[in-house]
Amino acid sequence: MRQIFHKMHGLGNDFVVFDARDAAIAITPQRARAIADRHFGVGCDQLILIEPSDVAAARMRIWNADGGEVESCGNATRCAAILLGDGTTLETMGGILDLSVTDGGASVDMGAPRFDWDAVPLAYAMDTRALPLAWDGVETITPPIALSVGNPHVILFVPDTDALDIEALGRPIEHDPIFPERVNVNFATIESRTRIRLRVWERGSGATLACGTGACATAVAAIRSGRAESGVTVALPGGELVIDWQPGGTIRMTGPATHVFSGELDLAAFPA
Ligand SMILES: N[C@@H](CCC[C@H](N)C(=O)O)C(=O)O
Repeated sequence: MRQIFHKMHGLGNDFVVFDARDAAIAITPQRARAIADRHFGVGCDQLILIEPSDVAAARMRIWNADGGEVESCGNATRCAAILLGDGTTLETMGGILDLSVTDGGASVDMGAPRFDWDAVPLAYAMDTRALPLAWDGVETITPPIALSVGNPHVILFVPDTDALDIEALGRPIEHDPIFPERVNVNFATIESRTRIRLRVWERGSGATLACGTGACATAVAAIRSGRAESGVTVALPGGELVIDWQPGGTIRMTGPATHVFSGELDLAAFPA
């Protein structure tokens, strides 16, 4: 059962992308995990399946490297834009997104952020603008902030994100029972009103070179709390994204997307 796939990335956050618009492709959590394995599979942070949709030009499904299916992926959305073409829409579990192709990448309307505790979700009611929580080893300049951009995020504004060992800090926060669906953990440093440095520990994939939804969530948290303004550049280890958001509106994310190569794999070699 030979199957064509595309290896793509957004700022080094890498994907194995299957286009199943013409013929169905069976992806299970076990199969996604096996293909994502960097030693025994193809290797990627997320596996992406593009399928037909009744409500948009296509539907995108996303599996993390651990095999968990999730709602949203900003970097993969830009990759889908360059595959599908300019001016299309994409159905995701996180909402229906508008895609535009730009020179070298894409600009995407990622929808409106949600701030209610049960939309993140958190385990019980609390003010998501200032969580009464702290984790060992992370000194923050403000209380942690939680929000959903289709998927769950916590944002920790820290004095210097590059000084942190996020490999050690990320996992316990991701798995804290306060986040019943686990969480993507953003370690952010505000450099100016228009520039934020960010490193992300992703739920189900660990530390990645970039997280598009993390950049959106962090920019929204910074703008909403008066620390940054719309049009903010978010600098991640893999490169930069520009995030536009006005309170009450939807989030626009603009940045690169790259098709690296197309290949063929034997799907039957991976557990169904
Ligand atoms: N890399 C992504 C986010 C992928 C999903 C995330 N790990 C989750 O579990 O919600 C991005 O670019 O947004």
